[in-house]
Amino acid sequence: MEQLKVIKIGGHIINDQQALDDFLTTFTAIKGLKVLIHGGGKVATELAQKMNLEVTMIDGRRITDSETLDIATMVYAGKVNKTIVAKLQAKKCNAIGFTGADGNTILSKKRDVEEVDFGYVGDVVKVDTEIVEVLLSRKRTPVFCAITHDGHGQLLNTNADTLAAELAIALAKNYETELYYCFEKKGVLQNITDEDSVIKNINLENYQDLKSQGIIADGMLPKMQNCFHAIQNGVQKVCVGLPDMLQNSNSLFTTISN
Ligand SMILES: Nc1ncnc2c1ncn2[C@@H]1O[C@H](COP(=O)(O)OP(=O)(O)O)[C@@H](O)[C@H]1O
Ligand SMILES: CC(=O)N[C@@H](CCC(=O)OP(=O)(O)O)C(=O)O
Repeated sequence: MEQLKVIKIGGHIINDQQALDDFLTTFTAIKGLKVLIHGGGKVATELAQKMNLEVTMIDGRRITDSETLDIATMVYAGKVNKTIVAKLQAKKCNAIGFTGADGNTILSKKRDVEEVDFGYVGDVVKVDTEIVEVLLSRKRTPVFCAITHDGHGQLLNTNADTLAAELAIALAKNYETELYYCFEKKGVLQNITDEDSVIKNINLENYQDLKSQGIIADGMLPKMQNCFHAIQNGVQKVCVGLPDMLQNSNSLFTTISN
């Protein structure tokens, strides 16, 4: 099987022009097959606040009413996705932007209302990798944002970490797939104020301890759940850290194992 790197970048990198440019240079230099998934939560939050819309996140998911869905669609599928594609083209990486609706790639289902009504938030139900595989075979690089669809004409907002894990799991059927979560820290930290306190390996056992001690918290909790989901479902390697981990295997970063 051919090797494939599925790489996700978070909102802090997208919001920092220099960090984004440096990341895209590193991404372009990766030899072999690759897929990029981006978030952009910070940009959407800033725009919502400018428009005096309330922003509520619960368990790492944005409560998405219809106005917030419009903002998410414009920001993720529009500004952020197309900016990244244009910047990649400038670096001679032939990228193509995707929402989950394009090519019916990622079908999702509006989350049922239980304790919380998340609104137009979609949980992934089916991934069709056919178009992605055609593009990869033609040396094109798919770039996914976190907008999906329900198959009945409704766009939905899906957490980008989840989307990356589901896409990696589906692609792992036909490629030796590695999943990298790039964000603004060197990895999962033992002490959030000490940049160098990277935990080199997290498995299900030490994860429980780290969680109960409050060392892993906030946005890192759903990220870890997605990491375990991916490693338990056919993805060969899952790593969390700075984009530097993509080019320098001696750099500090966190690897997730079962
Ligand atoms: N132990 C930890 N190590 C690193 N980050 C942590 C830890 N616990 C909580 N976090 C928080 O998790 C955040 C990453 O989650 P999130 O904001 O969802 O990432 P992304 O920007 O990739 O979407 C970090 O910015 C950090 O504030
Ligand atoms: C449902 C849901 O929460 N969707 C996310 C999608 C963007 C995202 O995940 O962006 P980051 O990776 O930058 O956080 C949101 O709107 O924030």
